[in-house]
Amino acid sequence: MNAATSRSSLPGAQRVVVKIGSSSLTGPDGHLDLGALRGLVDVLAERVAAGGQVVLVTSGAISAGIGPLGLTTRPRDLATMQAAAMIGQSQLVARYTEAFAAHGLRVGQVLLTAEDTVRRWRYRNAQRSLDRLLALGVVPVVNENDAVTTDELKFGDNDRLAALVSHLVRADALVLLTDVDGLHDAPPSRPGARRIPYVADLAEVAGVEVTARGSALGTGGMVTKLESVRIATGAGVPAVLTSAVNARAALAGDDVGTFFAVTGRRTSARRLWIAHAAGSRGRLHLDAGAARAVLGGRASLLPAGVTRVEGTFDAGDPVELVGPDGAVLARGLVAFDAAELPPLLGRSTFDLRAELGEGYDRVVVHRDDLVLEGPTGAATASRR
Ligand SMILES: Nc1ncnc2c1ncn2[C@@H]1O[C@H](COP(=O)(O)OP(=O)(O)O)[C@@H](O)[C@H]1O
Ligand SMILES: N[C@@H](CCC(=O)OP(=O)(O)O)C(=O)O
Repeated sequence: MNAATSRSSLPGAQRVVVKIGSSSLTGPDGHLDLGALRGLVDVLAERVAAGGQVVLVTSGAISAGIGPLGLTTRPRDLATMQAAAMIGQSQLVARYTEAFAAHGLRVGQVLLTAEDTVRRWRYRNAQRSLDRLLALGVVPVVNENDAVTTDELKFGDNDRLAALVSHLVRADALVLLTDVDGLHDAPPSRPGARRIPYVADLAEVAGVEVTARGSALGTGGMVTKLESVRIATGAGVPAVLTSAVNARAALAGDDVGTFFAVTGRRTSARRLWIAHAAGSRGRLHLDAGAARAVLGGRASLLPAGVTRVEGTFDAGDPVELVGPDGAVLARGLVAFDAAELPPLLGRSTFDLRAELGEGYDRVVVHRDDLVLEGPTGAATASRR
């Protein structure tokens, strides 16, 4: 086994992304569980002291706002969720700052939105600032910017965000910490459910029953964790899924939780993020010729091959490319606003340039901004 296919890669992994879920950080009273938070920080600080770099992706903003707001359950409406997140996020970062300071370490808060991941300059910017933080010896503490995100354009779950961040920072491993010790062969509440220690390829566990509803505080249950694992391992980052109390053992490469071996090689960040980062803002319907050209993998999409446009999007937004039979063929970043496109459809770039001038002869989706839909719906399946 090479390093990325066995747990032996973990003790020496130089740069590790560790994600902790709300269920592991929040007590039954809806307040932060400081013991759990400090326990995790102790483990991460040890790693940094040993020369490693750690990026912490932490959930818990919304759940940590429940108690202070006088609520008893996780809010469901967007405005209250945002309010809870605003209260909870500042508490979270204050507590992490204190806990890491006890080890002589500084933290930097990084709040990302899905928009940061689909706009070229924004994700390059995120990459640069995270690299710089790490180079300065600071521990980035990452969460989704729940205070400003809306339902339409939201990661929604930090499992997927953590996988994208692990690719963004070129991590050597991703550790997902939750309230169960790994993937089980049935939901762990079921008597007799057993831990699966090693997964060489997610296809092996395709038949395992997993639920999307997790704990009362978490989001997405095991389903989003496996999506996260699919993104990470498919892009060359091995992953471990275990309970928060096993964080130290997991990083040491001990036999806890589930280890997921890499299945693919690192792809360009841009393509991975187009495929997985955000929901689409609209759809472009293609004629048969354009569908064939796009599926061939080397062509950009020209106005001549687009028959219809759905949705309201701006240039740079992610859209789905749909074939004549209605199947989604690819996702891509569109180069025009939705309102600009109708008069251009079906027209050759030569005509468009002659009639409308330079600027209107550009491609609708450049091939570098285009990711084909995988056989299992890989480009879009990660939306809940
Ligand atoms: N096959 C399975 N193996 C392990 N856990 C599972 C499985 N199916 C569902 N789960 C549930 O997933 C939950 C973890 O998800 P979640 O509550 O979203 O956690 P977090 O807050 O850590 O993100 C566990 O509490 C467990 O009940
Ligand atoms: N950004 C949200 C996290 C949502 C989420 O994914 O929660 P979890 O399933 O506990 O990882 C928060 O901080 O509350």
